[in-house]
Amino acid sequence: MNDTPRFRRVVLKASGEALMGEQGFGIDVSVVDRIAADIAEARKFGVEVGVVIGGGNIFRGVAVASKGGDRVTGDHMGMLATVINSLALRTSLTKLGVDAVVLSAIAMPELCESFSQRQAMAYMNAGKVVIFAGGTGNPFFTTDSAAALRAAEIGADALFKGTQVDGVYTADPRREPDAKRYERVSHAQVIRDNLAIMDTAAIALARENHIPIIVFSIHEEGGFNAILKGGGHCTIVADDAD
Ligand SMILES: Nc1ncnc2c1ncn2[C@@H]1O[C@H](COP(=O)(O)OP(=O)(O)OP(=O)(O)O)[C@@H](O)[C@H]1O
Ligand SMILES: O=c1ccn([C@@H]2O[C@H](COP(=O)(O)O)[C@@H](O)[C@H]2O)c(=O)[nH]1
Repeated sequence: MNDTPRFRRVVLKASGEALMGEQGFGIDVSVVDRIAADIAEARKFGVEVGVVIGGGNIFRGVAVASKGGDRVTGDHMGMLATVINSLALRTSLTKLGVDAVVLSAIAMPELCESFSQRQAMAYMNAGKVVIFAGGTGNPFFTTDSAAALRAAEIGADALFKGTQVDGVYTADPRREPDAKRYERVSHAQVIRDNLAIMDTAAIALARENHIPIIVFSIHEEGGFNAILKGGGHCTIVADDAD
């Protein structure tokens, strides 16, 4: 384990679906508190942290489209779901004494500040945890793409994808139990082999900006910090794995 962090500035993409815990829907506050505690520890270790949370625990636009509804409205609902999750995380971080701010891609000044790259940089440089809400602000995208976009905008050294599985596999391990996990894999191979851990737009954006993606289980307590300290259990998606 290292005394100095492996990365100086990171974006953590936290699974929205994970926030519902054992419930079928919504937010289990104990899960949000646990993720907040991991972020607090990373800050104590000296890592600057930006966060994007998904909305899968509340709403995904495709759910509307699949029932014949309007996809764009569905996506608007999904983006609002990410704002709800972001406010929940800010609450948990504040309880722990961590200075955190929510910047939304969709203006809702009564609830939180609006995103601008300049303001995000100012807050990151001041040591605040910046929670990027509202996805990209555009329909037909996902919070994975938002996370890659914000990582590029704030000059992050890595994008951490905290998800339901502990890495990138040869196939979806939740469907194919015999799938093999990669220790390292290139962005190009993830795209070429259609390894659907993230959407292609997100992988391509990270690749163009030379941002490694660290895929790990958001359910593993302390997993985020173990990786920041040089150990941990994850798959590293990086150019040098080509
Ligand atoms: N090749 C693969 N390797 C690993 N996981 C894969 C692969 N292909 C598909 N998956 C699936 O992708 C899922 C991650 O997808 P997704 O980003 O939609 O979920 P999430 O992290 O829970 O995000 P959110 O709920 O915020 O949308 C994993 O839980 C896994 O089941
Ligand atoms: O830039 C974005 C980000 C998200 N959405 C919508 O929100 C939901 C929830 O996000 P997940 O990444 O699936 O957790 C997503 O399904 C979209 O409907 C969006 O439109 N634009």
